[in-house]
Amino acid sequence: MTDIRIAVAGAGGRMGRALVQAVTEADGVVLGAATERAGSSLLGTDAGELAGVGALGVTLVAELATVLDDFDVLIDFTAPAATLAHLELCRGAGKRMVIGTTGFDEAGRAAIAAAAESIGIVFAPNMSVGVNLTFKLLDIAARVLGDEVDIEIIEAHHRHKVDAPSGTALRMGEVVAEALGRDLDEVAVYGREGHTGARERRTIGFETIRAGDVVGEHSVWFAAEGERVEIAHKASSRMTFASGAVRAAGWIGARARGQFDMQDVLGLRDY
Ligand SMILES: NC(=O)C1=CN([C@@H]2O[C@H](COP(=O)(O)OP(=O)(O)OC[C@H]3O[C@@H](n4cnc5c(N)ncnc54)[C@H](OP(=O)(O)O)[C@@H]3O)[C@@H](O)[C@H]2O)C=CC1
Ligand SMILES: O=C(O)C1=N[C@H](C(=O)O)C[C@H](O)C1
Repeated sequence: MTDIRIAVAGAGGRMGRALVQAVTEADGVVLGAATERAGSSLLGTDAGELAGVGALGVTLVAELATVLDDFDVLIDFTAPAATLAHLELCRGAGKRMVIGTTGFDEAGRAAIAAAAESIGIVFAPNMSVGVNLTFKLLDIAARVLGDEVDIEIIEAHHRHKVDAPSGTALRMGEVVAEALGRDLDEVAVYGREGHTGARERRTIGFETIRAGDVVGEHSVWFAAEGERVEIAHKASSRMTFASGAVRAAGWIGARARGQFDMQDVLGLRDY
């Protein structure tokens, strides 16, 4: 079987470099192309050298359009506007995508869903096995503990992160809201300040910490009178996200169209 050719968008970024490394460490995939933002000082650099894995003979280019013949699946961990521009190019060229970017608005999410009618897309706010298992544990905890507990979602990330709450925290909120038959848009409370009044049971609270070099930590509290369950995940290396994304790229390589997430890739959907 021939190797799946991967393109990494934003290959000079924190995740981009980890993704290039993960591609070199995985079987059945090879780096075909790498991009960076137009005007970046990194353009022309070898993607492997940038990632610290030695030269790969793939240099960073500014325009994905110029390397469309060099890859089968694009892995994109950049920013919403960049990902949506890449989405249009991939849709036009029939290229599959793995999207890890977070912070999309409703229109952005709708654009991804529409493109998935033509191409295969894995779109997930967190590609780690541990977090995707955590989603399952949260579903169980919410169903068991029900309306007897207060639910709070606390997340911490490095000081460079630009969106809040994290995509993972929001997905955790969706999981528990869905398990409890609540609409997250109606019950979410994003931070508190001043005279807030007593807490309403049905609300789901989000607290955000941005500090230092924290890779990514999420903790969900189910707090009752007399006891509290905490379900937590801590990432200590970006390679956990990167290797998950490369696994997703191999998986989507066999699917022509449709939108999927890591629950599908990991076979967790029906657990
Ligand atoms: N799903 C998951 O498992 C995970 C998701 N993420 C998400 O991934 C995204 C990126 O995170 P992170 O790597 O920390 O961020 P970085 O800012 O380090 O990386 C993003 C990179 O994309 C580049 N970029 C911006 N626009 C373009 C463009 N048009 N073409 C090509 N490259 C472009 C940026 O360049 P420049 O800096 O010059 O603008 C930067 O190098 C975030 O949304 C984050 O939340 C992160 C970790 C895990
Ligand atoms: O920006 C990050 O770093 C991360 N972003 C993702 C998110 O928003 O959930 C996933 C991970 O926690 C790291």
